[in-house]
Amino acid sequence: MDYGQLMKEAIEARKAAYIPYSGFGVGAALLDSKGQVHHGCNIENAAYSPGNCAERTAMFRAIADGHQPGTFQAIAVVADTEEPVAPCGVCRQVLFELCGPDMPVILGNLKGDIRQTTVRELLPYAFGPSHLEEQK
Ligand SMILES: O=c1ccn([C@H]2C[C@H](O)[C@@H](CO)O2)c(=O)[nH]1
Ligand SMILES: [Zn+2]
Repeated sequence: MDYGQLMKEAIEARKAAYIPYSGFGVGAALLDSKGQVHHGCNIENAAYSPGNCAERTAMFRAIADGHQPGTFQAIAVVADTEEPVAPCGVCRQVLFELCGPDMPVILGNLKGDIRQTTVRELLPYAFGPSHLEEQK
């Protein structure tokens, strides 16, 4: 699947966003090793902090369905922003752990602007599982 198609999946995923507080809908589409796509949307909460971003919804959904960390091919993220939307810091940390530094991250907006980056570019000098191994 090409990244344009993956972005279309993210746009579809965004339609399910539960956003009564911010009104800011985000969609994500995570491509697994078999070419299947896992949708994520942001899901907000009246207590605010329990809310979840679209990117983590997609990753957690795929992991919960039995896909192994480090086996994903790419993720596309989209929002109705002037510039292609960028994942928050928490999602960058989870992307690093579950998708690895080299995975492509495709950022988009509803105007059709697309930017391609990687997890490493989004989170340089990342803290990760290897740092905990040093303590064993
Ligand atoms: O990359 C992003 C940035 C923000 N949000 C969500 C969190 C919150 O529900 C709303 C406003 O921050 O957008 C995402 O899902 N992904
Ligand atoms: Zn996030």
